[in-house]
Amino acid sequence: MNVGGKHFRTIWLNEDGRSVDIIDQRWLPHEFRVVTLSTVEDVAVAIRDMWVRGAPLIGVTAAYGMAIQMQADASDAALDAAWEKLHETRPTAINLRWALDEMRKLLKPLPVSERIAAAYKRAAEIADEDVELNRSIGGNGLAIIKEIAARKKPGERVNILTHCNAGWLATVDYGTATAPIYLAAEAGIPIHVYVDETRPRNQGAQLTAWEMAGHGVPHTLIVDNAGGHLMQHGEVDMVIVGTDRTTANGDVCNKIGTYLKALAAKDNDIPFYVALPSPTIDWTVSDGLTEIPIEERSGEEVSYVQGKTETGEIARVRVSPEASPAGNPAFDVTPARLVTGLITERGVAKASRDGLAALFPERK
Ligand SMILES: CSC[C@H]1O[C@H](OP(=O)(O)O)[C@H](O)[C@@H]1O
Repeated sequence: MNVGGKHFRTIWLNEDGRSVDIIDQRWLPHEFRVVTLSTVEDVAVAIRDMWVRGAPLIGVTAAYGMAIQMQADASDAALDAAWEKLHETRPTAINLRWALDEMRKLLKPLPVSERIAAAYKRAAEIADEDVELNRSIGGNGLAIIKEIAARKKPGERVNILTHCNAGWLATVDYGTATAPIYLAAEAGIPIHVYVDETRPRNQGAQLTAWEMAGHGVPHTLIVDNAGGHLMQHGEVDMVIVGTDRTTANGDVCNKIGTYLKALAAKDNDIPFYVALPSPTIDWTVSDGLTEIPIEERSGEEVSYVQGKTETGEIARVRVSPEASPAGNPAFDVTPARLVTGLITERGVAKASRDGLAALFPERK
């Protein structure tokens, strides 16, 4: 996406043909920092500590991590060790395991001498595929926004609520939940986006709001707990979010708080859509509530907030008593019954095994 007139992806291969540069998202919206990842350890830290985050981007970054490891040591043992090191960084987004499996499936049968070139080629393909998948998701989601716009008075804005960041910063480019939003804005459809701040790491306040502002999309930042109230008062026409893992039955795992938005949307008869590329579907699990591992992150992410002081420094400040432990489940599961539709690259599926199988018959 364009940042200050220059086009950026969230990750790119360096001129040395070995290391990758990423946007270190921990410092947005206050500072735009690019860092270089040169070892598989660098990549593991960047994923675990959320320098990069977002299911598709985590997968692409891990794929490059495998390529970087092949550069250092392309043996079977090193390949397996890199798979393990990267897989243990974050447990919930299925794209991580999907990308690592893609790389190992490709590399293991190859002679060691061919693994480096093949790894970088496949990692680049996965990155490019992500962009194309998101473009398609955008087109399929745009049709939904157009339908809603057609039911409004001329010039009336379509009010969309989104949670967390499923934007271009969560992918290589375009985003998933934001792809239809960007296409609608480019098509001149009057839209407005309510951006959930998304505690505790504020991906909405710090990333989605930055994306919307950067692309001139009218938006309003709101606290996580305001969404239900706005829905009750007719202020929201649709909800669209991303996902870190969606089951074969259509259960959706996404950032903590998504389930509560889905409940409020159901109670107010507001369509609740989930945008996802097919690598985010875990065909091996059916029941999201019992089968998807929910990442528990440090309580310090709840007890502290990071921001920019009035004198321009970026600082972390404690918001709760030292004596108060904090729990921090990073995701929750929205049952398929609360999901209006799954916006994939192949079209919009009903949130069910049959619905997904209709779009992905090869998975029946
Ligand atoms: C397009 S996937 C985005 C997805 O990932 C985010 O989680 P995190 O920021 O912890 O990686 C959030 O669940 C988003 O919906």
